[in-house]
Amino acid sequence: SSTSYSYADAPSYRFNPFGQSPTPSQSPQSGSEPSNAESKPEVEDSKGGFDPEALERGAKALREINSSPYSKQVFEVMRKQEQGRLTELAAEKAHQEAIQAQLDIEKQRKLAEDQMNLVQQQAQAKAQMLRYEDELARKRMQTDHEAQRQHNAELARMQEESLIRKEQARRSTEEQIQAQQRQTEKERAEIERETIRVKAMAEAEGRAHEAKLTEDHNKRMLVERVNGEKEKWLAAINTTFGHIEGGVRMLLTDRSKLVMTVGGVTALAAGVYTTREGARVMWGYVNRILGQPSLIRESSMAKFPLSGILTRGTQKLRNYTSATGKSPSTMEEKSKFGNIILHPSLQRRIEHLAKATANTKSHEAPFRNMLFYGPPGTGKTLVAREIARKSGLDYAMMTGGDVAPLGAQAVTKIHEIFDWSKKSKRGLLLFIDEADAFLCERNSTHMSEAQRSALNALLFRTGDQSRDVVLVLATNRPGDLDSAVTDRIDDVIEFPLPEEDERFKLIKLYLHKYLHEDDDNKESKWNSVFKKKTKKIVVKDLSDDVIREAAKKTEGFSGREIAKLVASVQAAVYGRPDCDLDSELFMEVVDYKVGEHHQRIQLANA
Ligand SMILES: Nc1ncnc2c1ncn2[C@@H]1O[C@H](COP(=O)(O)OP(=O)(O)OP(=O)(O)O)[C@@H](O)[C@H]1O
Repeated sequence: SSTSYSYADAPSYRFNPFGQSPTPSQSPQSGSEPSNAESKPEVEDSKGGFDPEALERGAKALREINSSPYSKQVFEVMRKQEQGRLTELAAEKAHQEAIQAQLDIEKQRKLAEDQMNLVQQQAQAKAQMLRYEDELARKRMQTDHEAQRQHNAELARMQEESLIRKEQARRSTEEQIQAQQRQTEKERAEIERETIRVKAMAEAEGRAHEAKLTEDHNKRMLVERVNGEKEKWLAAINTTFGHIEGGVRMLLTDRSKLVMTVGGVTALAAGVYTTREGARVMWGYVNRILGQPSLIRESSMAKFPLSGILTRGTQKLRNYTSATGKSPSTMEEKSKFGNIILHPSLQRRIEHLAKATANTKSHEAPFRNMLFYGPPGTGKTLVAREIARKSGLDYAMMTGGDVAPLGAQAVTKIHEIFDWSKKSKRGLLLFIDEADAFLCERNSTHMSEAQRSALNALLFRTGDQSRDVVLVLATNRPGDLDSAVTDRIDDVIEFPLPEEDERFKLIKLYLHKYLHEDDDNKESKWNSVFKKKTKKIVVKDLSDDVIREAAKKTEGFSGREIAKLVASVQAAVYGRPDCDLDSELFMEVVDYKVGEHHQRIQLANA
């Protein structure tokens, strides 16, 4: 069975589709042939790569196989071997592919990681960039903010400087205006004085001329009359002288009669002269002791004691009748500053001051001096009078403008006022209107020596707190007052221009006063004296709305201007034949007055 061919012995040939030399699988049982065949190819390779022996052996083996009864099995084995090898190759390939896929995945993962790293780095770089930009923006903003702040501070500083400059310019302009006004007033006063002097001279000349003419005429008449009567008189004189001659002769002859006649005539002349001069001196003395100082323009105190008793009696009687005869509402109104319209807060303050002044007197404490200031016509004088009335004090009013013309006498007159004030048992409210006219700064160049002395006299008399005199000063220019004067003031009260509500009340008050009260008074007077009926003013459709509109339009009007406006309304009504007042006429007058008011302001500002 050396010819039998087992699968293990069969030479293993691998299928080689590319024509490469087959590599027979070596087995330890394959004998020496394969080993020879193995060593030979190396020789053959060195000869040119072709080994014909192997081919021969292969052919021989094929022949043997073909001739073998197991050829089929051999081929089957070979096919299976080939299939196994192919499967191995496929497995190998799949393995390689799996490895490749693994490598690919690894590569992809690495790539993704790299990308992720890159993205992270980019994000970090971006974040860093953003942070940097943010930092830069913040720094820029801080710089801008600082610059803006400096700019604002610079602006504020410039505005402040500009305001200061403006204020200085305003002050200097005001001072110039005031100086000009003073100059103008002085010039006007001089012109007025000159005009009065010229007028007086002209009048005197006229009067002299007239007197001369009259005198000439009279002279002529007299001469004629004298000539006419001369004869008559001559005759009478002759007769009289005849009698006198007789009498004188009798006197001269009788000595005692002569002495008596001369003595009687002398005594008569001396009596007449003494009586006249004595009466003059006495009157001056009485007036000085008892009378009212000449600087006082208005006072509740009577000029002489007797008339004071009479006035007080009449006043008491009037109060009694008013208290018993009048309705409670009228009395209530009186106690509430009925005819003075003020802002409620100001009214409360005034009432409080009046009460405090009254209580001060009853407790015999020193009085408090007051300063009222505000635009003209806002009720300062009215309120001062009302405070005196309410507090139960006497009241005296003087005006600062009266002091300067007194010259050197001013000091005496000021002292006279304070001496006279002591006569009041109730205490005196001394109201000095236009106080700035004589109580202005002492170092003012426009102040005369006499005025300065008068101011010093007043300061001397008001140096201590007084139990007799309440000093109430009113001025439109409180800034002009001397600091020593303002130092003596305890309460400073501003009287502003009335607001819309107050204007409304003022218009109503004066409408009532001028259109109704006046009418009633006139009616009764006419009726009682002439028994004649006058036409009454009839008010038609003058509603509160119309009055309110007028109050709105009269912004900037003082109380005095409103009073005058209503007086103009009254005049306009009297200009009508029917004496009817309707809203149309009323608004017409209001518009006209408002225009006039604005014109006046423009003129004052020009
Ligand atoms: N508050 C007011 N209520 C009622 N009437 C007023 C008021 N204010 C002014 N008047 C009217 O104006 C007139 C002038 O008022 P008053 O003399 O009190 O003003 P003033 O402030 O003293 O003015 P001036 O500063 O010019 O002396 C008064 O007679 C009155 O008719």
